[in-house]
Amino acid sequence: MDVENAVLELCSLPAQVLWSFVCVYRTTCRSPPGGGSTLLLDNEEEETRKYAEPLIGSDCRQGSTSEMADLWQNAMDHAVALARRAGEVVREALQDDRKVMTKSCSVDLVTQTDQKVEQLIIQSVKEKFPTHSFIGEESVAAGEACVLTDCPTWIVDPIDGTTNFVHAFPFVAVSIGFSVNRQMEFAVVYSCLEDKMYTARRGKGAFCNGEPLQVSGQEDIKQSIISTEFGSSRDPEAVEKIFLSLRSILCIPVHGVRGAGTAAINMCHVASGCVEAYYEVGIHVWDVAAGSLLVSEAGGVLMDVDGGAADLMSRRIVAANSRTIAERLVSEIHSFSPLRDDATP
Ligand SMILES: O=P(O)(O)O[C@H]1[C@H](O)[C@@H](O)[C@H](O)[C@@H](O)[C@@H]1O
Ligand SMILES: [Mg+2]
Repeated sequence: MDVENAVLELCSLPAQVLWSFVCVYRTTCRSPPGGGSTLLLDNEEEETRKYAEPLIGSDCRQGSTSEMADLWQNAMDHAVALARRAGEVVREALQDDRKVMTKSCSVDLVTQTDQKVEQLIIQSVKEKFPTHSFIGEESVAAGEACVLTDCPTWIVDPIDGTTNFVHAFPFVAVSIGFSVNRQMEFAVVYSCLEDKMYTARRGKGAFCNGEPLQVSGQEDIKQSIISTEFGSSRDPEAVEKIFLSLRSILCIPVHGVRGAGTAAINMCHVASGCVEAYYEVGIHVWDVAAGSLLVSEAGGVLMDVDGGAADLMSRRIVAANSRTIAERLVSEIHSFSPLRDDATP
């Protein structure tokens, strides 16, 4: 049995026993086979210090059961380094012509860079964490299952904002969420063209380039900016609902409606406090997994567009600064239900 799964099953052991286990785990995972550093990306140690320090609480050396959570810090450090490397690939690709292909319809775009970045991330994670599972946008497009289990799972959108990338519209993100027991444990969203590294760790807050994030305190929707997207469905019924919602929300009236062209960055805007809420129907789990933790760790709330509990596989999301704004928004949304990400084929 691998180390992390063993730890998950040992939750009931006394803290001192667990702490010994954590020490062994850290030693093992920090030293690649042969003692070399082949599994570390360039600058990974530096990234580790820069982004891990604000995220590790001062109680992390006490050997309590909260130490369990810090087993994932190594994975998070790797995610940050990978997102930065992926961002370099994206920026380099913007210098060349981009060959555009389509997926579900003529406006659902993909490029070789999306595929290359996803390969880069998944291969590297497999080397370093061979027992972990994956849900990746381009792997699912290639026929892999989209199933979220209790296993440690990396949920990857190699380029969130592919249409922006194709047109060099300057909001493009690499989004990496990590879940354990179907609960988001850490999140990394790298806004490549702005060079903003958003990170969140469950229970430890959300950050942008190491600075803490806090959602807006605005509780009046009439004083708010709402963000959303039109998505890539051109199904007439879906388009009709999208416009009905937009009309109702504009006419509340709100201060404005925005959309960066990427769900991940829209959610970072909510976490940062410059937008009060974001909603969308038609997104996928890889678009919102990381963003959902960033919003909740910055003090925000997540909800379904009908007001129920958020479900990352449902392809519907409201992410807001507060329950008040979320519920007000829900009362104006004309919802619909795309096929779930985990629907059986
Ligand atoms: O750029 P991708 O990863 O395909 O994700 C976007 C999606 O394609 C659009 O339809 C949505 O409106 C965006 O919110 C997603 O971020
Ligand atoms: Mg996406």
